[in-house]
Amino acid sequence: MVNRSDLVVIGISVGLALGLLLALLLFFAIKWFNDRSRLRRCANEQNGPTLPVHTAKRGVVIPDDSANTASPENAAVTQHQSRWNHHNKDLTVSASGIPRYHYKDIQKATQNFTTILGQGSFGPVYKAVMPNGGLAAAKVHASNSSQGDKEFHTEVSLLGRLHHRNLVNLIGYCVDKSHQMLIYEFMSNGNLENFLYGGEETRILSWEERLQIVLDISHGIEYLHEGAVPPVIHRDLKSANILLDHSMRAKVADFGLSKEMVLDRMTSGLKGTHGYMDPTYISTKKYTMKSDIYSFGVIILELITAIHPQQNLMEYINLASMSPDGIDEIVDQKLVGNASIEEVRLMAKIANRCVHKTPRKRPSIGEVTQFILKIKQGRSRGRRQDTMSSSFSVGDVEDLSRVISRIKDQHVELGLLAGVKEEDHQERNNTTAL
Ligand SMILES: Nc1ncnc2c1ncn2[C@@H]1O[C@H](COP(=O)(O)OP(=O)(O)OP(=O)(O)O)[C@@H](O)[C@H]1O
Repeated sequence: MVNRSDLVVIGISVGLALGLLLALLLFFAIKWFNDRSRLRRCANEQNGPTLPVHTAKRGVVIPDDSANTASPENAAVTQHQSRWNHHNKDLTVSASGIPRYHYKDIQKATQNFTTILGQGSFGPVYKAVMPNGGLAAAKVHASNSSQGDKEFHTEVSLLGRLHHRNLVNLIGYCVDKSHQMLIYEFMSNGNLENFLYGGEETRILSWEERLQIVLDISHGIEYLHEGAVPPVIHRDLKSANILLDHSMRAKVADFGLSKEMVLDRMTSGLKGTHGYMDPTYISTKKYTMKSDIYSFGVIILELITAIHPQQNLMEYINLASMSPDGIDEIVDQKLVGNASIEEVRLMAKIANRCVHKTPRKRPSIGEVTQFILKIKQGRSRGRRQDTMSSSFSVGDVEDLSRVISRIKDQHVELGLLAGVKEEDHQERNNTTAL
């Protein structure tokens, strides 16, 4: 017969065993939960570590730029994701943490390459809806690309380590049989070039927006030149490589790409785009950070004048530099009455320093950023209230229209003069990048 004290011992033992079992169960449950959330965190980080992300309905994570969840493009996102899931079980990740996709996945994401966003020298760029529901741009390398898979992987690893809010970040890639593709975050407002020269229907960029765009570009280049280890020289800065997100914030695209792939299209051995290339680089064949600064100066001048560098921008700038306030004469007419003259002149001053013919006299990107920040700070302190309209008297308006028509005549003359030169560059203009 079992006595009372034995019963107590048995009871305590069973209780302890049960307690231990429960503790073990709890321990494994917590561990499983933590592992799951860590994996989810990693996956989100790989989709753009520096991008602010937010969780949309039913837990779909969408990069901020494509956050217009109410848009028709994103309405099908959640549904789309469930169809993707079975495909991505074997999704691999490169050394730099960039997810690798299969060709058929990108084919699906781009709806069989239906929506073309643009055409670059590497090949076409398509709109895609990625497995996480976010929008993306798939840059397809032309099949005649001379770059082997190994080099492509190296390039992905290099690109994958560069992340900044003012760079168009790489969020995936694909190497599958003969296909090579780079997947970038989607920039819903396209490129800056289209905004400046897109014709009558294109929305006008305000001076405030242009100032912010210059600052954003400067931050992007600053990261490449001074933040990245080792530093990166862009080599092809131009308004077509500045992309704008849904709130018109600018990001630098096409950084860190080896242009070796387009070597066979080059006639001179130079890499870059006509109109943006540092003359010192053209003569010495040596590309430095100051060559990027030159191209950035050209972009700032485009934002001030809306004159394309391949339409004699620098000739206009040289003409304008003959008088102290010459820049007023070639300022984008859409800005007249809507911008502070003083700010425009200050901006032109920094741009002119950037395009200085002696590279050593050009500012560093850090200096450019500081200069632009000062202009912006002056504005927020409300120091510069004078607008282009308020600084012209009624009599001046007539002078201004005379000046504008003179400029138009010069435009035509310079156009004719440059006709021959343009023909020389025809081939390069067609391919855009050399
Ligand atoms: N991430 C993106 N989001 C939205 N549109 C894009 C994106 N990337 C490229 N595009 C569009 O596709 C066009 C072509 O891009 P791509 O970078 O291939 O060529 P490019 O910069 O114009 O020329 P090149 O390759 O000769 O430098 C861009 O001008 C832009 O309109």
